Amino acid sequence: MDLAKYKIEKSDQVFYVPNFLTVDEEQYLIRKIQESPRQNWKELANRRLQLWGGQLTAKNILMAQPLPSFVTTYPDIIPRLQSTGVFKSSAHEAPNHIIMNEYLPGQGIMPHQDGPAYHPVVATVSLGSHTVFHYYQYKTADDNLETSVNANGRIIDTIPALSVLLEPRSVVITTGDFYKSYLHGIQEITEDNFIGGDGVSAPMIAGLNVEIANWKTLAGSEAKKVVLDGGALERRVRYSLTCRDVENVANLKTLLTRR
Ligand SMILES: O=C(O)CCC(=O)C(=O)O
Ligand SMILES: [Fe+2]
Repeated sequence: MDLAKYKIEKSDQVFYVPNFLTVDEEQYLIRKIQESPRQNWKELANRRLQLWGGQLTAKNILMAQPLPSFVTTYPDIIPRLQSTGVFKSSAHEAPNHIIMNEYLPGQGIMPHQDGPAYHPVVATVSLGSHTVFHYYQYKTADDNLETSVNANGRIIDTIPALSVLLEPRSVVITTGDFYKSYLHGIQEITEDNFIGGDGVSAPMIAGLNVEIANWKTLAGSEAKKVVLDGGALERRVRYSLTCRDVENVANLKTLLTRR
């Protein structure tokens, strides 16, 4: 797959691939997720998730488990991601770990960074619903912008640096500084409102006054029309597969010397 043509305008470190999965593949995956036993879910305060590929220790070592066949074989998400080349320089040259998040309408994820356990590339597959994914930057106090403070006391610019619409079946790939220096998050809202463009200028997110950076490469799902013309898009249940390569994997030696 030639990723260059999926580069988002305004960033050479974020790639948006519409229709990364087919409708049949999406439905199959959603069925597998919905059929999974209750004990596979980890309940958080405002969403739930599953870990595929194993758990991470406190020291960020992966206690590796095989990834399920519904990401390695059908659909062959892992080989497909490998073929993009973005994991070429990572330890295992492919993702070995997936966090599968479930978001009900109104659920989201606070701006955060994914941290040092992973090779600094993340591929995020969306199933079931669109969402709007924002990248944010840290600011210094004297920048005199509208800011908020995150959990570790650092100041965040509340106006996103880049915002992308993630359609169902798409993948967004985040690399470079957008992984290493920026934060990312999803607002906790039940619908997204857009101000249409005129076909030349980008459609905007109502209220935030930021552009949908990938408006030109949307797949043409129902979401595209609403974004381009302006209007509201209700969020449905969304599952996301956050695919990354954990550099340190437990082996016999790390297990024997672990305290
Ligand atoms: O669900 C998403 O699209 C983002 C998830 C995320 O940022 C994470 O799991 O670290
Ligand atoms: Fe994240």
